[in-house]
Amino acid sequence: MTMLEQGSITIHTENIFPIIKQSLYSDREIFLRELVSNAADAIAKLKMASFAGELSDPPEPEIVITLDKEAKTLAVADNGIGMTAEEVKKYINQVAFSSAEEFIHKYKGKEAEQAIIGHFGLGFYSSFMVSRRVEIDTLSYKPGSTAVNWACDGTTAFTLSDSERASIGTTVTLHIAPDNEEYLEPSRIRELIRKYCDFIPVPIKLNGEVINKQKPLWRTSPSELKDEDYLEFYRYLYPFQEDPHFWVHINTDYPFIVQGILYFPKLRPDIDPTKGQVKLFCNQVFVQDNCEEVIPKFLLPLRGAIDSPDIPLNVSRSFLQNDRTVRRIGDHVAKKVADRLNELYTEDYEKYVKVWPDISLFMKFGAMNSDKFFAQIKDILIFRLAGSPADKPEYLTLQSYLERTREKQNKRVYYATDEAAQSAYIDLHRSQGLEVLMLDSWIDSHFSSFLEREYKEDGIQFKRVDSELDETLVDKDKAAEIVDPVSNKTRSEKLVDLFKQALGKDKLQVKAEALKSESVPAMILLPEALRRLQELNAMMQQKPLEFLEEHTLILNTAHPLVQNLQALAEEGRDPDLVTLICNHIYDLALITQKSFDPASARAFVQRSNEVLTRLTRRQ
Ligand SMILES: Nc1ncnc2c1ncn2[C@@H]1O[C@H](COP(=O)(O)OP(=O)(O)OP(=O)(O)O)[C@@H](O)[C@H]1O
Repeated sequence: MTMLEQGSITIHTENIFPIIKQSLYSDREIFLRELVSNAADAIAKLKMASFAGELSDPPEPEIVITLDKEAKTLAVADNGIGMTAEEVKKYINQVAFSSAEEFIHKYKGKEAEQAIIGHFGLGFYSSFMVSRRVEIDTLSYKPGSTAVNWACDGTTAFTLSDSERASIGTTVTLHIAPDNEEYLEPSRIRELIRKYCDFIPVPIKLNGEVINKQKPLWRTSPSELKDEDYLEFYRYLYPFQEDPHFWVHINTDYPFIVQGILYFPKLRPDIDPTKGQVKLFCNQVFVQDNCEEVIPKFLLPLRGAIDSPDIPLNVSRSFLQNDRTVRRIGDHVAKKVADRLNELYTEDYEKYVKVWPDISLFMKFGAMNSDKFFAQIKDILIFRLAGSPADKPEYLTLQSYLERTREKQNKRVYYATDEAAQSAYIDLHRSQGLEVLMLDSWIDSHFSSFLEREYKEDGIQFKRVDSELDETLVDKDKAAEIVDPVSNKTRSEKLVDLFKQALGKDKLQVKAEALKSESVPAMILLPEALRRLQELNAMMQQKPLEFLEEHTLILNTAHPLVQNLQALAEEGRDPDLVTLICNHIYDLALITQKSFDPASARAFVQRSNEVLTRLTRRQ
């Protein structure tokens, strides 16, 4: 081989290699993505040249990776456009090196891993992260070109000489550095190709076998695809997972290009909606998972892929976050998702209702995170009606709830958080024609406050069924209000006194009301605002929720037990039994609201036995 030229790369930072090696240590593997993308670009360029008539009979495109464990080399060969000696000097010595230098200047001193997404922009240069020496053998498609060999051992010196390469294209050979021998393992290379280059539309071969899928489904026109194609693609991306509910195919090319498929997976209600699963691609090359700067955070529980060449990737994250095009792409993707949800709601309501438990968390989270998204989906947010059968639940939108109950409920939205525990309250409301909505997921306490703020002007208020008694739920019990001339007190007041004395709790409020239902002798009310505040505090301090001391005991004067008890008290025969029963009625009301601590549970059981013993005693 005759040496053509020896030279020195003009860069202004000495020893930039160690800096880059150091700062990108954890992500060295991206070198392969860079080399394969360059190879694919070179193949695309050759195709363009042949379209333009510059070359007849272009070869069948392919990228071949060759591993040689003995020689410790990894070679990436393409049959693309190739480079002339002049082009090598220009593109490799100048472009590649100066962009690496620029990278170092930009990010020196900063946390480089934080600085750029997927380290785009480093290009060919990233090969030095894993190599002690890099060689390029290339032959340009241009008529009359000769093949050249470029070699560099990671200093600023390079050599340029003749090459034996006979066919058009480029081979980049990495002489792998000692602690990087993992990149000589076929399994590791397969893994990396699958991760980064699976959808590059050129066959990538290793040991004679094609190891990439090539066809990204999102590039196919939606009209050509069947449900089974989407499902198969999902199973490929997320193996061993349940099939998704539905999906949205995004295929936009103006004013920016963004393509992709987002799937709505079967979400468990306890899933953390901030953990992302959406893969970001740029021209079919994988960039990263969970790209929060590009895909709005609330869309992250979805799965699938978004591909856009219009996202500037060789910039810092904060730049990306503030970039207008990126924001518009994010908004656009969110709008497509909202459109798909609206379409499902209007065209297949039955399915919408069926998947609602799985998508509701995502939608509520999205509504609270983005005003735009909220505006797009607010009319399709639905709430299950308490009391509707579990196998055929009935749902209402907020609007339809309010319209249906306009006269009776006066913009109040009654809700329950636990259908079983609050059943007495729910039944009381329903028996008087007041509908109750279920808000029973962890996000709902925030979500109801959010809706109150959003609908502030309409004066909509959310009231849990146990927060106060609507006047439609109580009868005006005239008899109870007659003043007894001896004590100067009404019957209600006397009943309240009786309980206050028997229970001896200062903070407890006691009220006597004639409820329009005889189902329970007493119930506990928790003031809405205080209860919410307490829930918030418990959440912020990550403490278990304590039972609110400032609660009210409502005694139902329409219930025979309360009436009998009052008569018994007036007889004055057995004041102990009266006290016992007062405590028992209170505990029975409490039991649906909180779990007892061991001491109260023991007292409750003891008292129950005592009451039963007395009842069965022969006079
Ligand atoms: N396999 C190849 N065949 C032909 N030309 C190549 C090949 N690899 C690199 N080049 C040339 O070298 C240039 C520099 O490559 P490098 O990977 O550093 O940067 P880039 O591809 O331009 O940008 P980036 O990789 O950062 O997106 C390329 O633009 C291309 O002209």
